[in-house]
Amino acid sequence: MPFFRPEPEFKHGTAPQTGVLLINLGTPDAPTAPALRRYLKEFLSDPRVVEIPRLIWWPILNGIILNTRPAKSAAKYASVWLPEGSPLRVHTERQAKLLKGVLGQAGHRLVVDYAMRYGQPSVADALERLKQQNCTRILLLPLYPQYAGSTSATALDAAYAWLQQSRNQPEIRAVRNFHDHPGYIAALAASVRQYWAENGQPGPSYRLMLSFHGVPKRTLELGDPYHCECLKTGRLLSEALGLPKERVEICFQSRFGKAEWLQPYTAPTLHRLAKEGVERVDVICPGFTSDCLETLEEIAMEGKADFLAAGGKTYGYIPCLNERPDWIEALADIVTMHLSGWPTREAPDQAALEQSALRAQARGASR
Ligand SMILES: C=CC1=C(C)c2cc3[nH]c(cc4nc(cc5[nH]c(cc1n2)c(C)c5CCC(=O)O)C(CCC(=O)O)=C4C)c(C)c3C=C
Ligand SMILES: [Fe+2]
Ligand SMILES: [Fe+2]
Repeated sequence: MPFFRPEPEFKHGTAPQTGVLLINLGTPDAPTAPALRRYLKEFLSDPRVVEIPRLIWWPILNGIILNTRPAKSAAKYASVWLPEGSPLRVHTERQAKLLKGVLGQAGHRLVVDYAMRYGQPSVADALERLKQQNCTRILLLPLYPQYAGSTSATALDAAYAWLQQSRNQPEIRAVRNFHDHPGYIAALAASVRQYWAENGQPGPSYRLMLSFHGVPKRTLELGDPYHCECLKTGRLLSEALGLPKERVEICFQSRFGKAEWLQPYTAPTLHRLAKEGVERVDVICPGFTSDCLETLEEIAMEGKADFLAAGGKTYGYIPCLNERPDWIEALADIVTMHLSGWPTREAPDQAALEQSALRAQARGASR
């Protein structure tokens, strides 16, 4: 028998609200080994993320990974940690605030909040807060431009798990992806042009590298659209910049484990380019909407050291979209696009009011 929580009713008689919930991956609470252990345990126990039978994966995760990785990862996190906390959480929180402002200026009265799939603030807590603010309609917006089972789907799973326990459910809509949204592509292109304006225009020996987070190759064979969506983002961005194919490298970073992941891998590609005599590489990570460990440490620091050590001359890291106003405008457009046609009830819901009155009568009668 499932357990349906007792929970407050929607407040009949006050205007129902529409909520927008931004959902990002999640991040440890502190750059320490115990915090990393908690975070990695939750993250890597998710069967959407590691698709290995539990009987095989459990001893590897608990016996090896959770004993060795937390300390190493904590040191990496410490190198990018901000005074306000983990970059991923800090940027996501700022995006939610800015988005609320932009939507408000456009005349939309929406409640905007954010949550993390792993760690805090949790998806369940955020949905509970939206419900307490009388949100009878909620738009779920995973902050991953390209859909993957291991990212967008698991973020939505967390919301649906909360709904499964909910006695009095709100209406739900979800954003599946926005890898080809014109505003998202335009913001990426503007960020590259801004980088070139500030750091020098590309010369003859130049590559723009688009580094996406990898996933196991098997997921592509099983039908996950992630790879195709990354390539489409790459094509649209190259076209927006007027860069021919030969000057763009699309690669996949952050491989985890021994299985084959999507290729080409970022680190060996940087090495190859340096050996081939390419003098300058600028790297952008279009699959990450906020800077985080994987961009700031793996790409901006490690990638740079590797490229220069292999003989490259100039290495640039182009920041993620973070709080760029053109990106927040694009997010607002994604939200309004997905709200369109959703019937609103500005006035108190008459049917709900009548139902409340009937319930009150019934309670009185049963006393
Ligand atoms: C943007 C898309 C992402 C995909 C796809 C993805 C898949 C994926 N990741 C792992 C394992 C790890 N990822 C880690 C960090 C991390 N991953 C993403 C995004 C995607 N992951 C982000 C934004 C971050 C950074 C979080 C932060 O706090 O800054 C980590 C943790 C760090 C470490 O110990 O290296 C792991 C582990 C797998 C297995 C996977 C599979 C499909
Ligand atoms: Fe990851
Ligand atoms: Fe990494």
